[in-house]
Amino acid sequence: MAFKITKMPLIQGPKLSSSKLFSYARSFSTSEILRARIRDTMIPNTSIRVFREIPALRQWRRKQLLDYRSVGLVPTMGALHEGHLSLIRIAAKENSSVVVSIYVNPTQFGVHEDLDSYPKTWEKDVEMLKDLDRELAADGGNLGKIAAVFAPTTNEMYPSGRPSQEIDGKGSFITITPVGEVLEGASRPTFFRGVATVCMKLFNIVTPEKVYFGQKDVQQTVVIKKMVKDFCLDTQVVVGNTKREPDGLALSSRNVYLGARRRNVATILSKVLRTAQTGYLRGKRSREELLGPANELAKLLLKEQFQLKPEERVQFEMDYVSLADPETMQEVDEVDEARGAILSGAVKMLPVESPQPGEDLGLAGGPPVRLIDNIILKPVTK
Ligand SMILES: Nc1ncnc2c1ncn2[C@@H]1O[C@H](COP(=O)(O)OP(=O)(O)OP(=O)(O)O)[C@@H](O)[C@H]1O
Ligand SMILES: CC(C)(CO)[C@@H](O)C(=O)[O-]
Ligand code: BAL
Repeated sequence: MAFKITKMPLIQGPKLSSSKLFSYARSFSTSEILRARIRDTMIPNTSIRVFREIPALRQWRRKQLLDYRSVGLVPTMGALHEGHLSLIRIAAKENSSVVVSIYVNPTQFGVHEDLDSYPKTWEKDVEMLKDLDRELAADGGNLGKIAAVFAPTTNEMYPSGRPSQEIDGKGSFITITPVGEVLEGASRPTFFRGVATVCMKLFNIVTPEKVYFGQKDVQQTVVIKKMVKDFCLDTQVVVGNTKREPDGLALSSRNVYLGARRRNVATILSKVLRTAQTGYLRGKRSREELLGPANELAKLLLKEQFQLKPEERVQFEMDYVSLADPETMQEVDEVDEARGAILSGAVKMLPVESPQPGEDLGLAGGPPVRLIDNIILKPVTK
């Protein structure tokens, strides 16, 4: 069902002239306005509230606290998929109420990144949340476990104005270094500054007992844990496993940019990482023993593509394949069995050559797509 949030005149009160307010007052009775406000801030046929503004969310949150109801927050940028839903399922088990935030945060996108084309699927997202709330209720919970969606505007999130996305842009930022400077942070220098800043805001607004993040973005989980520890935030960070397609590709909102040809070979990264993982499971511990065969496989897969015709092949660039310490994300030469390690990587899938008439190129005409993935090498218990 199509669902639009229409702001009621009353909510916009301060921006209205007194003559306009007077004419609105004549055309709506108070009870009509209140009923409409309630209706317009709920997802239809559910008890899921939609908050666009911080004061209303805070008011609701205070009520939860007074009722001894715990709140779990699942931050997202929308374009929901099973990965997001899996985090909401965990949050629903561990809290009285779940808040899902949907906000495409501009400050974590680099100047030349895909902020403008980032997939926005609000109506589908709402349907998915509605279905999941019903599923959770059928599983023995109660309807309304997914209590609220927080979908703020940028004015609401950045009350002093949106800071620049430039590397040396000024503004009120949270930076977590050095962990946010390596790997994803090296390729996307303003990324973790934007993520940490928006998450600090979300945590301050929602004050959740627990927050939920996916392992797919493993470095993000490390940055957020460090932020929570170093800023003494009163919340617990929970990390949910990576959800994958049957062929191993990690689910990601950006997969819709791939199109059919690139989707068929998008499993390169998970294959490369699994090669290194196999080495670890067989007792290998040195960087060379683990990453050597993984990098060889990456070269072989690229060569295979080059042997195909331009209208069939896919070109990609491995950005990095990393073997890092799980707490600092600094590269290691040897895995310390007591700590384990994180194998992670990023690959840039280049736009296809010689697109064929009618070929499915993916969203936004199939731009370059950067995919990330990782595997945790668990500590060895003796
Ligand atoms: N495949 C997945 N499995 C588990 N969690 C996931 C998965 N994909 C994303 N998440 C988590 O969902 C949360 C919201 O992520 P986000 O909205 O950016 O989606 P995304 O699929 O990661 O998008 P993008 O394509 O921009 O990376 C993050 O904590 C992220 O780690
Ligand atoms: C955590 C997050 C919602 C912050 O914008 C984003 O980085 C994401 O979706 O992973
Ligand atoms: N899931 C990470 C969000 C981003 O890449 O911007």
